[in-house]
Amino acid sequence: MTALIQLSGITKILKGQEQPRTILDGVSLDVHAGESLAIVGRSGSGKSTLLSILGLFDRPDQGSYLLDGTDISRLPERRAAKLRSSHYGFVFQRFFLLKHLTAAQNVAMALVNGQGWLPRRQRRAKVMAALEEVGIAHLAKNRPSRMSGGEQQRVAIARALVREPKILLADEPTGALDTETGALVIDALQSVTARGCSLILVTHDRDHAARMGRVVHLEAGVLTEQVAV
Ligand SMILES: Nc1ncnc2c1ncn2[C@@H]1O[C@H](COP(=O)(O)OP(=O)(O)OP(=O)(O)O)[C@@H](O)[C@H]1O
Repeated sequence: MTALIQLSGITKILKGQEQPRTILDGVSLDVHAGESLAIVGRSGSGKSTLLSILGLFDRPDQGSYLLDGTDISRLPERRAAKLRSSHYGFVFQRFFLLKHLTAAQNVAMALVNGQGWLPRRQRRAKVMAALEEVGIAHLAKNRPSRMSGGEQQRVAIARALVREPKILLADEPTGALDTETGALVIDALQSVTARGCSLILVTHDRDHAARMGRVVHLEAGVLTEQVAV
């Protein structure tokens, strides 16, 4: 089966300095639909840069990026933005929730911004299904200030899921949480693979990484290892 994502020879060079610096050096990686993958590596090894390229926030200088067999490595920004909103979900270390809105309203914002107009009842059903999926439907009417960090991060995951992405990219989503709360957030992230969504997690936490189907290591921009766990 063709992989959903096929990166081949991805190279990113940082210019504008005296010496151009290679941040990603010929990274090749396949990710299948419904697969979970952790990217680990030291600080500065290029993890976030790779995630930015995967999420179409940045473009490689060399190499190709195929999505479902189509080369998207050099898409103009307008088309990249469209694809980002239809195919990708993002979760970051910070939750970026709007404080004056409830959990349900925060999740609904992603629908208002991304999918045009949806009848109210349909919108509500999608929002509740997403909150349910991450185990916090009972907090739908709560504002972020009344929630723990782990609950807020799960609202952020529900907000990413409500558009039914094919790929969920998570950059240190447990970085601001204690171990126990972080494990709950990893559970919520893992659950997306059951519906065929691929999960790509950047983490410093070896235990969280080991819970993914596959772990890849970046070292100074080179993908050094792929270990089945
Ligand atoms: N816009 C930029 N300007 C200068 N240096 C940059 C820029 N973007 C990335 N870098 C450098 O590229 C290297 C890789 O950065 P990147 O953020 O991808 O690493 P990382 O593995 O995600 O690190 P961390 O774990 O600390 O988040 C680092 O040395 C970083 O300082």
